[in-house]
Amino acid sequence: MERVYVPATLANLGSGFDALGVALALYLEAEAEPAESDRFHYSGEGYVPDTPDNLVHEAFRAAFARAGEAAPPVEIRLFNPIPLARGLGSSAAARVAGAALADRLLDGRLGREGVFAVATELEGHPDNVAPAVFGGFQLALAQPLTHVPLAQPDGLRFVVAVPGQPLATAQARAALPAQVPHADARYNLARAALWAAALAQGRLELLAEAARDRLHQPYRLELMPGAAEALEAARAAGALAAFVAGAGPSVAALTDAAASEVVRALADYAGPEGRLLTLSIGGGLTWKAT
Ligand SMILES: Nc1ncnc2c1ncn2[C@@H]1O[C@H](COP(=O)(O)OP(=O)(O)O)[C@@H](O)[C@H]1O
Ligand SMILES: N[C@@H](CCOP(=O)(O)O)C(=O)O
Repeated sequence: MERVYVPATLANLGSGFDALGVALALYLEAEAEPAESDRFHYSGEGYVPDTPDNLVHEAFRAAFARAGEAAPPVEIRLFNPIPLARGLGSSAAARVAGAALADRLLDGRLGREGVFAVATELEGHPDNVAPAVFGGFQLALAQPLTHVPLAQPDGLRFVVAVPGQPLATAQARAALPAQVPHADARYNLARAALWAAALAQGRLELLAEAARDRLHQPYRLELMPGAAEALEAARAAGALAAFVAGAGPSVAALTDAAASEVVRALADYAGPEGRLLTLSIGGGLTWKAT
């Protein structure tokens, strides 16, 4: 039996739309063993039907196709603690898990790079997939497929306010305009680059500005009542940076040591049906044979 572990991720980091992301220490676990026909057993967050028509099996088959082989029937069991459709990269984790399970059964023939390629092609943007596969902070491009790790100062944590209601990534992408003003593109370019420079030099005081964004958050915040105020409250409470988690609806705040003020600032946004997660930065995909 092959087992893989894949982290949740926060994509964009505010300004790095479709380009920057970070892994969180919250891991999906998936295992696969040969079977007579495809089977799927889901447990964990939310509801995903136990049918082989799912993101994990789809990525499993795509990975075999990339290796030039027909996928064998397989039974996949999954425990997923990543909230679904909340902006924490559950779909990317599912796809990475499927491709990684295939890679294990192919004796590592695709490797991490192949898993990254398969999952990015299916997901459509690499900013969740790169940190899910390689861990930590990552800069990623889909064309040409590229990933570069960013520096990771010690002791950082994310406080993530996860509301009770989902927002599908497809819906949050549909809210974006086809064109943006040149001034907004300029605004984001400098700030996305600032993430890399500030992390590299440990200049954490620059991250609040680095996370500010005009390319997607202003449009998505319209779909997320209370989120703009929550981001302001987190900044006022001393967060190093605050931004929409992926495509939303969760919001994330980066902190170093004492995060209790930031947790309090985000509590209202999570609300009684949601929750607050405090997570350290995660490593990438791992696996073991059991
Ligand atoms: N482990 C999984 N197995 C099968 N489908 C999944 C799994 N995780 C997520 N999904 C599907 O992906 C959807 C969420 O993807 P998406 O809208 O991109 O949000 P996010 O990736 O931010 O959680 C879920 O509603 C579900 O349909
Ligand atoms: N860059 C993408 C990231 C989506 O992340 P998710 O975790 O919400 O799926 C986007 O902003 O659409």
